[in-house]
Amino acid sequence: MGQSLLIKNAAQVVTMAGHSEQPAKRDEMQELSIIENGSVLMQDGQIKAVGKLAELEQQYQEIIAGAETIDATGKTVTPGLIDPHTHLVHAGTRENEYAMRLKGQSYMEIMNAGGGIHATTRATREADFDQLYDESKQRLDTFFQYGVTTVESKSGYGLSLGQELKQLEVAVKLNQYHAMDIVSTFMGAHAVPIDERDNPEPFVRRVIDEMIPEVARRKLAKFNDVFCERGVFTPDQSRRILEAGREYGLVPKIHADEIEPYGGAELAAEVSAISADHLLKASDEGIRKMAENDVMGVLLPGTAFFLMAEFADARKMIDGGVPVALSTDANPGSSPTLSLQFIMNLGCLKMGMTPEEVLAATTINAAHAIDCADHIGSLEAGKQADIVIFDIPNYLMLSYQYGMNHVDTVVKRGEPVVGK
Ligand SMILES: N=CN[C@@H](CCC(=O)O)C(=O)O
Ligand SMILES: [Zn+2]
Repeated sequence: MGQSLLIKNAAQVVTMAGHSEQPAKRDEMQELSIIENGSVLMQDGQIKAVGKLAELEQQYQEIIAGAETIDATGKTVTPGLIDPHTHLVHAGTRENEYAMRLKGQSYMEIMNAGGGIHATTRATREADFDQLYDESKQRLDTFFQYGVTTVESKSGYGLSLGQELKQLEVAVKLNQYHAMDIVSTFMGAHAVPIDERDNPEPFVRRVIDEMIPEVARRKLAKFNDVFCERGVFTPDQSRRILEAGREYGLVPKIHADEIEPYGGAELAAEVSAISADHLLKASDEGIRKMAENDVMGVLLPGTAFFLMAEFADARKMIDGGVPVALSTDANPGSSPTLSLQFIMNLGCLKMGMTPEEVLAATTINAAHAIDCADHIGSLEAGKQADIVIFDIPNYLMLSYQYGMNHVDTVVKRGEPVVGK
């Protein structure tokens, strides 16, 4: 018999069961399927059963007899949190730009003057593989400490074939050697290189003709993302890049309507993107089209908070039938945080989401946003045993006591990686 682990007698086990086929929408986002005084049995890295201890003992007596046990009395158990939008692999920080923004300069002004994404591109190009690996590994360790067990990771600070491949290969190696699961996105179209800004077409062609085919040939990414924004990539360029990726099997994602309304949400629907992310300025028409075409809205309230911008209208999206997920957008410019718990709090207080909705948005819907809901995102028999024990008596405390880390223990594939 393989290795087994029992988490027993948690005050609440938030299972999120029942939404693995389709993302939770509208009122479904309120359904947490909680088991009070519940237990979770795991074997060989997978969930064997979830329920009351007495029931599990009856059915799985032998496995439980040989299992390691964690007593979760008074604590709350949830699926491992999932962060579906990060710029994990990059070098350096940009606290100087933060200070400039506090004095009144805007994010786009700084970028247009050669800072912003260009600054991190310079730093990332200069960093060798090992430096990038070490910096990103530390971020993964912190994500674990905060209860995240899977992250999506974008390239996009290379902006040339070789440099984009370097970033993606760092993510591959981290996925291999770090216990965290990493799902990779190619984002060569994160910015037009600074010296080509006046004539972006040759760069767009290189993304389409050189980078996408090579990334796909080496199987380095599952998704293809574009920063569709005035002054970055137009909707037409974005469409061509996303359609080209689709031909090579890369599923479209879009940084949409972050700074200005620019047709990004509409484009996401038209190219059947799996998600449109940001959406601070998404139009009503765009939101309607996303709902019609089942495009996930990945909302990044940390970015609105940090850029001192208006928050995305999560209420309008959820009430309009758009499935919503939440993410940190972890990056050095617009959202330098690794705390998805803080993002949950912002979701409630700044975007009008309920504590139930923010949990759905960071577990099962986040899993759907990266096409992984068949094996993560909920506590159901057969799924991967990625689990967090929070040191709180009920799930409401998660988004109520803000700016804190409530993690007690993190279990990844059936093994504790944080805590006892
Ligand atoms: N908006 C574009 N990309 C990132 C920010 C990248 C950066 O500023 O380094 C985002 O999602 O916010
Ligand atoms: Zn982003």
